Amino acid sequence: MKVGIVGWRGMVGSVLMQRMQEENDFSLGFEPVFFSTSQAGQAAPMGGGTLKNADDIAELKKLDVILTCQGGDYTKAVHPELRKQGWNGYWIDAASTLRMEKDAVIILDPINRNVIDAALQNGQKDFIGGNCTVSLMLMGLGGLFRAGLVEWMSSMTYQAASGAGAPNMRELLSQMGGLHGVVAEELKNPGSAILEIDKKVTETLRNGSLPTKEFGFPLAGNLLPWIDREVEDGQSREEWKGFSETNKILGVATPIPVDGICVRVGAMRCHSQAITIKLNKDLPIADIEQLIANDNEWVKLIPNTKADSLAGLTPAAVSGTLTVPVGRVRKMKMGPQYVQAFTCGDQLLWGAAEPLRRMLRILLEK
Ligand SMILES: NC(=O)C1=CN([C@@H]2O[C@H](COP(=O)(O)OP(=O)(O)OC[C@H]3O[C@@H](n4cnc5c(N)ncnc54)[C@H](OP(=O)(O)O)[C@@H]3O)[C@@H](O)[C@H]2O)C=CC1
Ligand SMILES: N[C@@H](CC(=O)OP(=O)(O)O)C(=O)O
Repeated sequence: MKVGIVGWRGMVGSVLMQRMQEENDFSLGFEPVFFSTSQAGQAAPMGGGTLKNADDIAELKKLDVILTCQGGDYTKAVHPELRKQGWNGYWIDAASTLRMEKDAVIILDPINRNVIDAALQNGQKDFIGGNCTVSLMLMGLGGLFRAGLVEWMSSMTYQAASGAGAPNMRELLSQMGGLHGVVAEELKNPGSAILEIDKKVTETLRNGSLPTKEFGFPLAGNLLPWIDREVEDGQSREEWKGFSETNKILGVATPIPVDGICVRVGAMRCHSQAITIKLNKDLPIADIEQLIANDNEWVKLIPNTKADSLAGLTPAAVSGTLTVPVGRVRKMKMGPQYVQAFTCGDQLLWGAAEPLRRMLRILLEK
């Protein structure tokens, strides 16, 4: 098999490459061909010859599989042209462009391997990674969906800067530095007045002096209660994906309501979510915990104690790992069928690169 890899040097692509090397995917007997939209002719990684032009349809048509993390604009430009010219290979993609297309499958194999296998049987060729927030929620709470227990779910998110892109991560850190800078002298003096410090910080958040080219607003010392563009019903597009993608991934006949508010916070690369679930029956909390904990090898149930939650259920604990902790699980005051949970996960791993890497493996092992 000839596998074209596009977008390998971007942030998601670099995580993908790192994971493929860690898991020895390159020794599975396929021929990798590396592409770039801007560096064609330069050296490819891993001694893979020279980079080919990622816009060269004739070159792309020679491939059995194209795996792309190049972004939605690339997908929009290249995928229809390839299909129009009769290319019948597998397209594996991180971008959202094709997700809701009828013939595309949203891939998250620990949760929907049955949907993926059925699509392969059916001759489908477009396999698209899901939205990071949705994928991480399902990796954590897949056990409750699999058991058919979820009547509805509300997810209130705390999404990291990385979801907006690498320049946004840099901007967040620059803003943090900027805020620190305006009060650095006062902070050296333990006797300085905290309200004076706060006043200077608030002025700085408002006076336009912090870098905001990427986010449009300060994120450091702040939060942004809107992600992506406005869609219908007062929802953001990120919130809209919660319902539409969750149900497509699960392949359920009757859609399960999923809704909530998506918020950007000053974390680097882990998205967190506070979840409210209405179960369709009253189940003891121990059974609920077992269903969550036993669903897949990456989910980790965190006991609902202060010490365990603060040690294991945070972006700082999870960043750079495939573990998806779920904690704060308890029955809510609303009634015995209402359960709360909190989950956190690395949005560049399960949220972006990992499902793509695993889909390639599924194809190679077919
Ligand atoms: N960021 C995220 O959290 C998620 C992103 N995605 C999808 O993945 C796509 C790619 O995202 P992301 O990886 O963040 O994008 P990046 O901006 O990091 O990389 C995209 C491309 O930019 C080009 N590029 C230009 N300058 C540089 C540079 N200095 N370093 C590295 N690459 C550079 C590269 O292409 P070239 O070699 O052709 O110049 C690269 O493949 C998104 O558009 C989205 O569709 C999906 C889920 C989550
Ligand atoms: N929109 C997500 C990141 C992302 O890339 O999502 P999607 O793959 O659905 O476009 C965020 O901002 O955190």
